[in-house]
Amino acid sequence: MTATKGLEGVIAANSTISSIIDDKLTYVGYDIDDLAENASFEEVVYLLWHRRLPNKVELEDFKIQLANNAEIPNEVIEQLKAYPKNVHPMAILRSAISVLGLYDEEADEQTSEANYRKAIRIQAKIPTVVTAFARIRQGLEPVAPRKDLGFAANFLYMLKGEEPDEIAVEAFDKALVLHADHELNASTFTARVCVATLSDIYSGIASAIGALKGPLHGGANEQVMKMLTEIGDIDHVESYINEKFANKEKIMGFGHRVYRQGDPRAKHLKVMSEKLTKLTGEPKWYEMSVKIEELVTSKKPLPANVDFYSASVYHSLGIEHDLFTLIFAVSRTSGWLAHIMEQYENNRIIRPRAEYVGPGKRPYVPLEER
Ligand SMILES: CC(=O)SCCNC(=O)CCNC(=O)[C@H](O)C(C)(C)COP(=O)(O)OP(=O)(O)OC[C@H]1O[C@@H](n2cnc3c(N)ncnc32)[C@H](O)[C@@H]1OP(=O)(O)O
Ligand SMILES: O=C([O-])CC(=O)C(=O)O
Repeated sequence: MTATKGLEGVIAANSTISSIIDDKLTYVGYDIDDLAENASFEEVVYLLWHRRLPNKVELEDFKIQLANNAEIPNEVIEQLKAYPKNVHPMAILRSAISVLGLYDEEADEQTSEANYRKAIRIQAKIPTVVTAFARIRQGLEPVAPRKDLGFAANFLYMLKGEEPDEIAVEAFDKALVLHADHELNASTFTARVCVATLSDIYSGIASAIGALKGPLHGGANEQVMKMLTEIGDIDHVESYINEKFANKEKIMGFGHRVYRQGDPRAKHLKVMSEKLTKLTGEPKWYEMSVKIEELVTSKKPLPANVDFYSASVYHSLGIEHDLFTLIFAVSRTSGWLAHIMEQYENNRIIRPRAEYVGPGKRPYVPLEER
């Protein structure tokens, strides 16, 4: 037995949800470029869960189901009010999802039908949880979800307490589409490992949030904005990046385990970043990002990944930087749920082996002789 560090190249599941082949990403056979240009987030969630696009009536019904389930129990709001305000909000989200599970009477019911109903409830409620905490920590009351707004618009409305404009909704919706699923990434794998023990969906989502939080995964988008802020000015980009390379430090938002030439989602976010940073009168975030990308790619074959341009997009939408990864979680929940349901449908516990490389066999030494 030999271990493959980081499980690189290991095929650990069969899946009919999304695929990455030759740097092309598809959701159930649909190219991400087509979906980014044409589909709404709700349509994509339906696609991931049903493996086909909805017709008009099915989509309307799906949106109604999400809207009808968006409210969160008062007990969860009270918990959010009690949590410390200065911890990372991904830790809050991880905890709040567990609390949400305590108030779901079907939490441990394992039929396909019950799992689907829970999937709807979790997907519908996660934006309400995120926006409620974002407001509570600012000393504001949470804003209740509205049934007449779509998923993306509702998120921005609940966050800011006012109806967002069309440009913001369109950009946010597209970002959600682009982040929805990504084959067997670290958080999705985590979710599958968790539920393959036949644990419940809430445990699967809480585990996945924990994995997404790390800066090598979803946490990178917040780190990208930290880097842009630290650099501060386009004239400082070159020295900053050169120093990072000299110190062999990683540059957040670059590199990917699977993509070699480029991440197909990054170009959509790049276009959005250019447009939104101009509209907000802060083109410098886009211009600095372009310069960083040119410099990094000139030094090493490290393409910008999905987290790189999403940072300046979310910043331009007026979203606090430590909420960036939570937006990723709101979207990726759809993929996690699709994978969790797929795992349950054809389950076997996931239990690989480790190659033991510790000391050889030795005699036990009594405590008084050590
Ligand atoms: C949604 C997502 O999760 S997308 C990824 C988000 N994460 C980031 O943006 C964090 C920065 N990127 C990285 O840390 C990595 O590229 C990962 C985690 C995405 C992929 O990791 P791995 O496939 O294990 O690649 P690994 O870390 O082994 O890198 C291979 C080589 O490229 C270098 N490298 C990889 N990413 C970067 C980077 N962002 N900056 C500088 N060098 C890098 C490594 O130092 C290594 O160099 P070496 O061969 O000279 O030692
Ligand atoms: O696939 C990965 O390794 C990371 C990920 O989640 C993504 O790029 O969306």
